[in-house]
Amino acid sequence: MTPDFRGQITLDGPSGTGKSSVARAAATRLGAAYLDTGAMYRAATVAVLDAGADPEDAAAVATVVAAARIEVGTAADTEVVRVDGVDVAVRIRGAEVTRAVSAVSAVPAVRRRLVDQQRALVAAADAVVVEGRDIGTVVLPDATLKIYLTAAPEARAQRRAAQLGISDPAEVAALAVDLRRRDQYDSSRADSPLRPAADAVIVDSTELDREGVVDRVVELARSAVGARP
Ligand SMILES: Nc1ncnc2c1ncn2[C@@H]1O[C@H](COP(=O)(O)OP(=O)(O)OP(=O)(O)O)[C@@H](O)[C@H]1O
Ligand SMILES: Nc1ccn([C@H]2C[C@H](O)[C@@H](COP(=O)(O)O)O2)c(=O)n1
Repeated sequence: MTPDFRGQITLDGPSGTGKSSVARAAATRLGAAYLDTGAMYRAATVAVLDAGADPEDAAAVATVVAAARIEVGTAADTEVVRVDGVDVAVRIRGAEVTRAVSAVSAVPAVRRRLVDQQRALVAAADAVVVEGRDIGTVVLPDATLKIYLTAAPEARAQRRAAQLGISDPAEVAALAVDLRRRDQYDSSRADSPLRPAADAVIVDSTELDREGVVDRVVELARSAVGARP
């Protein structure tokens, strides 16, 4: 398919703001490729857990990840995530991986390795939507359009609860605590912390439904291309 947008769109923001669902839908609407960099850090975490390494032991994590073969697809309509040839697309969303992924992703050697891979995947696409935490600030500082997605913490916890089919108030509260823990870890690490790029457009999705956010991203993408010199 010939994309009706050419260039790179970065979509960064805290957990549960809607990055994955919005990025995937926007990529489909624009005829662009889609890269979920969080899935790459999650795949690296699977390698660490399977090796029996401690996710908090940076040296051990770096050794395991250097030897792991991590593959992700860039088609918006299919999810491909493999570690050493094994399909881990479902496993990376589980609680064990979610608990450990922030520690693994804070290790500089892991970031260097995955950022190189992310840039190579992006270079192979005419048009791509890339989502993560440091895409606009570190991975693609010259992207065509940078978006930083936010939403109120309560809205994020409710969305995650709905996604997981959880209605018990105590469990929803526990989800909110976990989201806060991950935000805190991701935004306070020394290497490539979560923060908006200086030239990012901030989109607050608290009062918008998913389609409303996708409409906004597509509209921004079309005006970014129209505004090129
Ligand atoms: N604007 C929205 N309104 C309501 N629900 C939404 C909205 N955007 C996304 N969602 C839903 O919220 C849930 C979390 O979204 P998603 O997984 O895309 O977030 P994320 O930012 O990628 O999270 P993470 O960083 O933890 O992977 C999903 O069930 C998604 O369908
Ligand atoms: N570019 C990225 C993408 C993700 N991470 C880390 C931080 C997250 O807690 C974790 C999982 O991401 P998610 O699947 O929830 O989007 O991976 C990062 O550091 N940099």
